[in-house]
Amino acid sequence: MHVVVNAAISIDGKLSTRRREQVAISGERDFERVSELRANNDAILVGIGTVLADDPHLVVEGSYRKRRQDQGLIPTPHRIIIDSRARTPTDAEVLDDEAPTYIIVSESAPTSRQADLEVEGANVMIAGRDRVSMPAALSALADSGMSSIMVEGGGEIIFSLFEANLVDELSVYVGSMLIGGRDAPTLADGDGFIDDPTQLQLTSVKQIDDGVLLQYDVETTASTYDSID
Ligand SMILES: NC(=O)c1ccc[n+]([C@@H]2O[C@H](COP(=O)([O-])OP(=O)(O)OC[C@H]3O[C@@H](n4cnc5c(N)ncnc54)[C@H](OP(=O)(O)O)[C@@H]3O)[C@@H](O)[C@H]2O)c1
Ligand SMILES: Nc1nc(=O)c(N)c(NC[C@H](O)[C@H](O)[C@H](O)COP(=O)(O)O)[nH]1
Repeated sequence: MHVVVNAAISIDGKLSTRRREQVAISGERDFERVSELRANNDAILVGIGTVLADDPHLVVEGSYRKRRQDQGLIPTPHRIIIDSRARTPTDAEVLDDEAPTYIIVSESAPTSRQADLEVEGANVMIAGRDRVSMPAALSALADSGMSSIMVEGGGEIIFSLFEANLVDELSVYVGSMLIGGRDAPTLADGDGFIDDPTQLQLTSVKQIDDGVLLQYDVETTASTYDSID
């Protein structure tokens, strides 16, 4: 499974405000690049924190749909929500019928909530006991035929994927703004690394709109990575 993480941060590393309200950090051209990246992957993945904060739609439009259909693919990629307790609202944008949606829950998710989401057309998968296990989730998605995932955040999900050594590429758009706030979400939250921070190889630096796009390959250690084909 090829995993690319893409996110936009302020110069001080924030994904949004301390109120977790969505901030448009990217400009027009960078959002266009994000659509291209979405269209080039089998699935788009976010955490429940992003769904509750932004109510994202997570689809591609127009020429990207045509191009995918010409390649024999579904018009817009699968949508994946990491949501241990099945808290996704039943009227969430990601549950519309524009694309298949997988909600990955843990064994602690109430069966009634799972059933409510299935009624809305979601494919509910269980991976993990108290919290979603990211290696098990990606393994289950690989078993259902997906081979590439674009992760759009937020900070908790991004850190867990790096912690489990599951990320291959990282692209970060740094917008020319300062958000501040010790409680504002950052690119990678979670517990953080003490020893052994993830090493990245810088592969590209370019200006887009009035910001900078940084692209990295991730140096992965063998273990977890080899087990998910
Ligand atoms: N600027 C950008 O590019 C960008 C992109 C995305 C989001 N955002 C912003 O980021 C904020 C949301 O980020 P967030 O960190 O709060 O939420 P998140 O990463 O989207 O979701 C985190 C939640 O996922 C669930 N989860 C389940 N299994 C997990 C695991 N193994 N590891 C980590 N999380 C797991 C947890 O809730 P449960 O335990 O209930 O399952 C956790 O609270 C919003 O303000 C949004 O606007 C910005
Ligand atoms: N690349 C990027 N630049 C930003 O400035 C920003 N705020 C996000 N945020 C990502 C987050 O996942 C959003 O929720 C979805 O980008 C919304 O997706 P839709 O447009 O509704 O499909 N992503």
